[in-house]
Amino acid sequence: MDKNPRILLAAGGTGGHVYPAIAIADALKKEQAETEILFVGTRDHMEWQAVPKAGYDIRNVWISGFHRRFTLKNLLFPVKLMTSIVQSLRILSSYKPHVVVSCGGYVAGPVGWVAGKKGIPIVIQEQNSFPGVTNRLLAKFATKIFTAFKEADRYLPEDKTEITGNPTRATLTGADRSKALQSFGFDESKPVLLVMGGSGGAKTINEAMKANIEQLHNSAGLQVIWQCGARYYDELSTEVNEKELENLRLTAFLDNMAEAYAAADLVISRAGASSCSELMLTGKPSVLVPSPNVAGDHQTQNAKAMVDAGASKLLEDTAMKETMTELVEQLIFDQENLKRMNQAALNLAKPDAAKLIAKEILEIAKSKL
Ligand SMILES: CC(=O)N[C@H]1[C@@H](OP(=O)(O)OP(=O)(O)OC[C@H]2O[C@@H](n3ccc(=O)[nH]c3=O)[C@H](O)[C@@H]2O)O[C@H](CO)[C@@H](O)[C@@H]1O
Repeated sequence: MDKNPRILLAAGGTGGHVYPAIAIADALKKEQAETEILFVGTRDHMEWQAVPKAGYDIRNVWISGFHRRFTLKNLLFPVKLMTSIVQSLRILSSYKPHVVVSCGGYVAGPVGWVAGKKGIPIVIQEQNSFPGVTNRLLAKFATKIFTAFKEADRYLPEDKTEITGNPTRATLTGADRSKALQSFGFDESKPVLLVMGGSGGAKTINEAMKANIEQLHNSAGLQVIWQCGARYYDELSTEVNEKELENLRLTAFLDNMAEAYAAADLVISRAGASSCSELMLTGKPSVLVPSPNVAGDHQTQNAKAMVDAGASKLLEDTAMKETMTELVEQLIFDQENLKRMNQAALNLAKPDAAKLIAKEILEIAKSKL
């Protein structure tokens, strides 16, 4: 008989799927240190770096998404799918997990499907108000589904679903503000604006920033952390560095999110599910710019609760370039309002989400030991 629970986590593609899975893994270890954990992801996506960095092993499955528009890449899809199913079968047969956890992303599809066919309990964690296609397909196999938004429940079997909020990494809170400012080479006298485009960066946010950065930096006197995404970094850094803005930190990706949040007085962000949950957790006043290019317009839904509660302002993608400087100046120098937004964000936070989910996963695993 097995002594230790073995949990397999499948999550891939973007930070929005991978970081909640890492948060669950950390919480599982915290609840029961001897829990064994393995991740499944794809070699060419960010999980391949992020998961080992967090201290966990990861195995590769070759899947990728099916493109809705016509492209020759789709010809490979059936081959990739079959290969992924064989790879998933091998991983599940050798690792023998007691529970498989899907945090979404294409990679969770074949792994979850094979687990379902083998009768291995499946737990789903769905981050968004409009569930992703993989989690919707896997829902019928699931023992339990954890969501963050009540709107998601409409698309999922009600009897299995529980709203816990999104699991967030415990390491994101508690960083010291002075040390954080120092780590960016900033001083205490000027406000800090953090701009994030989600784990991959956002083209229109970058374009709006390019048009507004001199005004924000020189006229408003702000210190700015601008996370632009790996695919935009080379071009932007050449263009922006020529402007010689000494209090601008342009970066492809922030490995030190805890410090970035601690340093920031105001955050401009895409409304990806984890970004929203982290803004609540850290109590950061924010301007949310939902991506217009996501399924079911789910980022606008993600943003809604925060905007309604007064934690965030909504800024439309198309209006950003013209209006952002005025809005930022209005918000960042108004201490009283920042405090109100901070409290409103904290009131929405669900800091125990990862712990609650981990406890239930371990309960399900226990019945299989
Ligand atoms: C364009 C797109 O399809 N976006 C989706 C993707 O967003 P995306 O991958 O951007 O995900 P989220 O906004 O949910 O989370 C981003 C995560 O990456 C981390 N981070 C981000 C930037 C950085 O420099 N460093 C860093 O560590 C954040 O701390 C956070 O943990 O998945 C989300 C969750 O399913 C969805 O809600 C989004 O709609």
